[in-house]
Amino acid sequence: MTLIVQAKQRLGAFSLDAAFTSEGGVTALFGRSGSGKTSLIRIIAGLARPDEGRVVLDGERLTETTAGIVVPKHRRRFGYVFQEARLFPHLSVRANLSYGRWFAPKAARRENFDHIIDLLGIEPLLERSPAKLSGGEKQRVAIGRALLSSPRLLLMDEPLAALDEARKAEILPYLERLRDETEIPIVYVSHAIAEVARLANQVVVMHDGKVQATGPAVDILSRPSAAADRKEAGALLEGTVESFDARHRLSTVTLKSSQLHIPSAVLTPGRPVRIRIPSRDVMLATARPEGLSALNILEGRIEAISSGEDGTVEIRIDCAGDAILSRITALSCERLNLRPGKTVFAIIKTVALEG
Ligand SMILES: Nc1ncnc2c1ncn2[C@@H]1O[C@H](COP(=O)(O)OP(=O)(O)OP(=O)(O)O)[C@@H](O)[C@H]1O
Repeated sequence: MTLIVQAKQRLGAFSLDAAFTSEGGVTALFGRSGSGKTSLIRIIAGLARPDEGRVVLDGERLTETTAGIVVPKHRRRFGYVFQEARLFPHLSVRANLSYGRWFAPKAARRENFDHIIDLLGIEPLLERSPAKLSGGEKQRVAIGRALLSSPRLLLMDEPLAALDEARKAEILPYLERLRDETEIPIVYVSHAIAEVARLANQVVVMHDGKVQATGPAVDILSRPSAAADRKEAGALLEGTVESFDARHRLSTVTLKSSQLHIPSAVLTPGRPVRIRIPSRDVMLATARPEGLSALNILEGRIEAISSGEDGTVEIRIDCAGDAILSRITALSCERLNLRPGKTVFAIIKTVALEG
């Protein structure tokens, strides 16, 4: 699967000028509010016509302004999931799902009803009316309805934004299954770094209508500039579960070569995981500290130091192949005489397991 998107569009005082290519998996359009994510996904969907641009899926031109082509939304065979589930209130869950299926051309009805119901865990909800579902359940049904139309591409615009943390946590594993167990490419709009860190294969960072950076999630999200909010900046790393200590409910995860101990639910050894370490939760020491409660202390070499405007510096440390980011005050940086090439010990206060 290859999706090519190029779009220029003037919307009042705002101007969108963005392009990216996706080779499948989950591509996240990530950026702060007003950066142009929704405008871009509307062009991909065929809901808006760019002043200039193209949307090409596997060689098929769905939008090509120079040739006057704009295939309408209903003929693109894309699935859509929005912030609000938008279910039909007068129909049962089952009927809402069947409606999705009705849109799939017979020859393309490859999505098996039972498989999707099982994938999203919505079997117990089938006879209920949407009014009797929680926000998270509604959203799962909306995803099911989109999948049953056998879409060639699934467009999701902030699908979790209206949900509280508990409901988000309930849905995220289903979205992961969707990514891992179906072949359907997904374009996923979000401004939440934790969500993107957990789901995305590729990230397109939008800023003021333009693509600021694009590439594999692990590379892009580890850049200090990736976080819309500096407080959220951090390193995203990939590793494998080595072992699980049931007594302390602690997993040992091996990164490229370093190991981290992370509080977690039961995890099977061998399972690939993503880990996010916020840079504000990493302290630095010039000698190995003793008698600290922190479980994770990694030795590394300073690669780069970049100054912020708020009296802090962001320090990138290479810990045997794994890049960790630390944000400390400019004063501490000066006092410790930190500079590229110097050996330091990164004391990691918190580590988030992103599944
Ligand atoms: N039809 C329009 N006319 C004028 N301005 C528009 C129009 N549509 C969008 N805009 C402006 O374009 C900018 C980008 O909006 P867009 O909704 O694409 O951003 P976003 O990144 O999706 O933001 P959010 O996360 O808040 O939805 C905003 O400043 C918005 O006010």
